[in-house]
Amino acid sequence: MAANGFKSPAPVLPGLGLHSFHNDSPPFAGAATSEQGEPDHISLDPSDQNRFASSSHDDSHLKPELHYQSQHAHLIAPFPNAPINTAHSNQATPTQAQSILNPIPQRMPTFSSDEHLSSSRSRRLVSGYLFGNPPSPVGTKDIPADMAKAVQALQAAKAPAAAAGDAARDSKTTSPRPSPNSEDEGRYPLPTPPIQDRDSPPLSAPYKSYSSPNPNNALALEQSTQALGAVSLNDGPETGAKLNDGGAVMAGSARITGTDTGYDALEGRNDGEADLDLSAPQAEGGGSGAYLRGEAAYEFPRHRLRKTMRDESKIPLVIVACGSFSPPTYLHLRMFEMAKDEIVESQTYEIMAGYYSPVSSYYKKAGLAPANHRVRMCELAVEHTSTWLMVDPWEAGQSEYQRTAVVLDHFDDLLNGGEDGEGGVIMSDGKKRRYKIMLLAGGDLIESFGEPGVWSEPDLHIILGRFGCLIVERAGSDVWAFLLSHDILYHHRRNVIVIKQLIYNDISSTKVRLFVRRGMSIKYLLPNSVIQYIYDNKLYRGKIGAP
Ligand SMILES: Nc1ncnc2c1ncn2[C@@H]1O[C@H](COP(=O)(O)OP(=O)(O)OP(=O)(O)O)[C@@H](O)[C@H]1O
Ligand SMILES: O=C(O)c1ccc[n+]([C@@H]2O[C@H](COP(=O)([O-])O)[C@@H](O)[C@H]2O)c1
Repeated sequence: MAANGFKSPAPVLPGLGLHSFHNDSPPFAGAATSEQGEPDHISLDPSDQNRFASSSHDDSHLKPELHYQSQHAHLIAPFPNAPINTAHSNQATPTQAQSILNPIPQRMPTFSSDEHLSSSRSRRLVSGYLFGNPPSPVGTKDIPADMAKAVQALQAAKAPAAAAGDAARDSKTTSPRPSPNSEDEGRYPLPTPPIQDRDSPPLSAPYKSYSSPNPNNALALEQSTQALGAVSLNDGPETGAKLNDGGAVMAGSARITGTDTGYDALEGRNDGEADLDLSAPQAEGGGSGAYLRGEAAYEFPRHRLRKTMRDESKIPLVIVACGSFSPPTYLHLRMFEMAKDEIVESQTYEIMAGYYSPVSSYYKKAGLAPANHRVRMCELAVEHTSTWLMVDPWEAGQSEYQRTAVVLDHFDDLLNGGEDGEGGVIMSDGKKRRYKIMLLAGGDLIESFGEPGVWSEPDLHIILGRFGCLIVERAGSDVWAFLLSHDILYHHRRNVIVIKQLIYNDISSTKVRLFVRRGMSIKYLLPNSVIQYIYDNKLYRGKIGAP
């Protein structure tokens, strides 16, 4: 078995060399395939971790007798002390390793190799934006009949208001989308009718009162939203309770409801969501709330995971963002969209899904709301606004802190594992191909790689070598300089993609928490559904640093 446990060592891509220093391309652009792979025999085993405690990055310290082993995450003995988050301080508790109780040999399905794919693709991954990038690769071709009906009802309900409005605007908003042809297929969402007046009339008005002077239309609208599992604005306290359920009723949960906090137009907490996407597939079953309360078994969210590829010449990619998300903001949502643009432009990968993995409550960080709230807020943020993002509650539900390398390994098990896992992507010839998994992180998180005692070196080799990293530039951190200076990052530079923020967004969860505490508006910094949840659950009101 190869050093990474599953597959042959990551390939050297012909001709890549230091190409990215040429021309005007910033360094480290490249297909995300590690040039050298991780050093041989890296392991999550605690004894191995100790071996790598050395702060030297010299590869000669990476002893060949150590083995990286895939593991069932649930078989990992939790390590005794949760690390203190030291990303922002130097008082680190060294990351501790976990025991591998059972390596899982030979349980992985056979995958066809992705290696040859990389070499034939554009490697201009950095600053390679085409303005007016193609829409989401997630197709909307197969809209269920009830959903299509609901969209029609929504349009019908809005028609009178639209008719009374600006005719020019109407004609613009109803103009047909480019009709799909064979070439466009998959590039343009198909028959999702445009939702008129998405952002107007003012969101602060109760929906019924402006959207439909005709009560029949209002009724149709209510029925349609209920058919979708969404709940109308005026549903009252019962649905408010659902919203606060911590995810127990994920599929039928309300985004925006009347709640016991009442409606306050000035604060605008009950406003609608501007970016409502009626075609977003919803999870079925109990949702994460029951799991996090210990009342239901863990279920890996798969409702937006693509199982087959549109273009099998690409590499199937799943993007995972680990972090606090206390609370999730529009920046955290934008990170995924920025990554998507970069990936689409690169033409190397096909995005199969994106996941948030909120850290558990054992991560000792100031201002960390309890895990169930952070998971639920992430769910609310994506539930009706995204067709490809999901929230995995596994990490949040663990009884001990889980290192990021372990979390990524968990995703690998569930996506590529052969037992409870998906077993990879099913190709048209019946073969399976591994999902590539990459960590999505901001520049600040990556810079914490260099802080002594925060990350273990073997883990960094696993994260950067076996998986890979999408790094979103962050104002105030010089990602390029850091990539040059950090030995392990440099070693795996072919597996690192840096994403330039073309519109700088520096929304900070810390500041959002402070705004809440000071009674200031947080509107337009995070989705309304999340704002509502924060107020309903009285989060971030305690003393500074408290949840
Ligand atoms: N402004 C930003 N630009 C780029 N990446 C960011 C930005 N803010 C957060 N991130 C990234 O989002 C991920 C999750 O962030 P996380 O919630 O853990 O921290 P945070 O947003 O900095 O919150 P806090 O203010 O509570 O420290 C991390 O990878 C982080 O680097
Ligand atoms: O795996 C590690 O050793 C490790 C060390 C430091 C931080 N992390 C992860 O990085 C994320 C940090 O988030 P934050 O809010 O501290 O920026 C969070 O998901 C942590 O679990 C992980």
